[in-house]
Amino acid sequence: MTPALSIRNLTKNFGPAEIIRGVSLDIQPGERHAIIGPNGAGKSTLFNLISGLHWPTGGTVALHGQTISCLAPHVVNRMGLSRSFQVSNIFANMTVRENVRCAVLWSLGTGYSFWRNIGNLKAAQRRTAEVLDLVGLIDKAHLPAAALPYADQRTLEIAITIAGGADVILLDEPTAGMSHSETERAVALIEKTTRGKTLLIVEHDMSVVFGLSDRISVLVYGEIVASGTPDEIRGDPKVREAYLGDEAEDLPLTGGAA
Ligand SMILES: Nc1ncnc2c1ncn2[C@@H]1O[C@H](COP(=O)(O)OP(=O)(O)OP(=O)(O)O)[C@@H](O)[C@H]1O
Repeated sequence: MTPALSIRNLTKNFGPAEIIRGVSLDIQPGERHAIIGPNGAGKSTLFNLISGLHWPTGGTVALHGQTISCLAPHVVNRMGLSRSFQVSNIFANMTVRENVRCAVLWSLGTGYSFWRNIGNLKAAQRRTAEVLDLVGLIDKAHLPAAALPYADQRTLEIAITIAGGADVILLDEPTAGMSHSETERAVALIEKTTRGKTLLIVEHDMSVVFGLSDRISVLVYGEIVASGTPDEIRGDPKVREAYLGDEAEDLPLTGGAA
């Protein structure tokens, strides 16, 4: 089977600093894959390379077999890969509905000039309503995004990420800054909104990572030091030494959400 994402010998230097140092990774269609690792390991940089925000110094990224490294982010997005950001990407002064509608229109390739084609506008409105309903924000659709509580803003970020119907979704620390109960709700939302899709997630909360993922890769100083099922990663001495330490004892026993 052609992997949904195939990363080969990827490198990225910023000046003399080698930040990503020969990453190779295949992610199969429908897989939920987490990237974990210490602060500064290069996780966000890897996401930036995959989504077209940065171009690699060397190596390639392929989406369903098609090379996407060195393509612009909006082109990669229209090919079916969508990502969220650690720092929220929403338009604060626009309503919740307008935020989602913009994401839908951009994915259709319409930009903001939707008045040129009324058929597009109707399709976008239908899709916007569908997404708002799916994430549970339909009752708050009329509010300015800035008026939402923090957890709802992160939900809106997920709504924007999935709005265009991409089948490969990258989420960068989707539960950062959330309380325990907000995190539980966010995980349920991620499971629901990415069902049947390929998910690549960067996350520091190990209960989220080990509860949600089919496979986990551990990035340390720009290199993947281990890749495997949650059980394999939990038991890997290299991973304990480099990252998990004693926290491994307290992790959920099985990974991979239903
Ligand atoms: N545009 C840039 N120019 C120079 N250095 C950068 C740039 N972007 C990232 N870096 C450096 O690359 C390294 C990896 O950063 P990155 O944000 O990818 O790590 P991370 O694993 O996502 O960290 P965290 O878990 O803290 O978010 C850091 O040392 C960072 O300072």
